Amino acid sequence: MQYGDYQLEIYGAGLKGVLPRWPVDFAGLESAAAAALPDWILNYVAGGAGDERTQRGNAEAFGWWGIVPRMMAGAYERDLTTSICGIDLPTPLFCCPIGVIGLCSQDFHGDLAVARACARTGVPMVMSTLSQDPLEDVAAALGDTPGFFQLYTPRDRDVAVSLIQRAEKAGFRGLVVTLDTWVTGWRPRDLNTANFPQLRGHCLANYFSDPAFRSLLDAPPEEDLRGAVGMWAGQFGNSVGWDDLAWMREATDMPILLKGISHPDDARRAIDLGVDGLYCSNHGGRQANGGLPALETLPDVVAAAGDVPVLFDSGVRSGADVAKALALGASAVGLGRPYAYALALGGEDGVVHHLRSVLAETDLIMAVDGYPTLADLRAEGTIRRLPHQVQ
Ligand SMILES: Cc1cc2nc3c(=O)[nH]c(=O)nc-3n(C[C@H](O)[C@H](O)[C@H](O)COP(=O)(O)O)c2cc1C
Ligand SMILES: O=C(O)C(=O)c1ccccc1
Repeated sequence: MQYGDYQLEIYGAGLKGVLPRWPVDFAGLESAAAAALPDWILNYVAGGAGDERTQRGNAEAFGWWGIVPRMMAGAYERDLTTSICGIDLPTPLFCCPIGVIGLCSQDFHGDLAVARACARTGVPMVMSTLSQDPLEDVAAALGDTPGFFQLYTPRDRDVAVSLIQRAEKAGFRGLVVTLDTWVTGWRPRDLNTANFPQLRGHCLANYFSDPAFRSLLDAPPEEDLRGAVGMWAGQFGNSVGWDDLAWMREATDMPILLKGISHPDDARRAIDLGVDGLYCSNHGGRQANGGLPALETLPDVVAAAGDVPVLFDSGVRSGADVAKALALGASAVGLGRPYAYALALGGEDGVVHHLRSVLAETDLIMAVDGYPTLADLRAEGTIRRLPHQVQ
């Protein structure tokens, strides 16, 4: 698939006087979405930890690297397909788990809109535990496009196993266990407005539809929302340890990936314990301010991972960023806030437009820079660190 053809489609429509309905660049999407979203959702999505230095650093770090162009390299046709943990991925781009994505569409069913957009583009989706619609409905909307279920591991083991097994039964192909968010980071935008959407009962559909979770409640959520939210809050703050990997492995045949791995020693330990994939991320700078930009941690994690796949996110804003993360050894690269903004602006069609835009730019960079396949792009010597940052 030559994703770059989206460019021709846009110019072709221009000849008939039709302009793209939404911006193709991140800055345009971000400013338009800021005007479109209600403040309480915008603050939550756009905000990060502390003064957001780490969040900004995530994006800026892409300016510290440059891809080395190659000419006459047979890149007339490109192949962006890849495979991780035995799962064929149509694209190396995926949608990161976003717990409040449901709220970013006007009808509050954003999880389904994103799943449909992923189904239309072949972009894999990592669905959050925190969704407006139950995971079974999201899996159905994804169709044959690969989906991964991101687990926030509840304290109660039966609830955790129930969520995992529901995800497997529904057709999700892999389990992504997030490690960096068993406690919420210090987020001034949310604190100053005393707003946390889940505590208002949003995005808890997977819990409220879960028989094991419901069995913990004195009254069903439909009768006692406050009680059910309180139970959710009590279940949420569970810090997963290395020992937990054994029962997770017992609970499912899905490959297990760990999200939040940033240190090579953690990468090695995870692999020694039989984890199938790593996911290098600092949660978009939402959890701990003052940390390294995530891209800075990627090369060491990739080196420690050997043949084990490494997913990456945090700060990816364009196809050029996707190409750089791949060149630094990522197996697949996740979009976060940008697709939330596209959803806020244009619903399912807005997300399709955004995913096609990022894929087109990635594809065109592979064309111009002479890397016909992801293996070519991920080879040694395709990217260099710059002596100074390019703004
Ligand atoms: C509003 C919002 C909600 C998020 N919710 C989750 C979540 O439920 N589970 C998870 O593992 N990561 C969650 N993340 C983190 C993303 O998966 C990803 O790591 C991050 O968005 C990447 O940074 P970026 O958006 O700046 O590119 C969330 C991110 C945002 C912006
Ligand atoms: O907002 C987040 O980034 C997130 O993933 C989350 C979800 C629930 C509680 C705390 C953080």
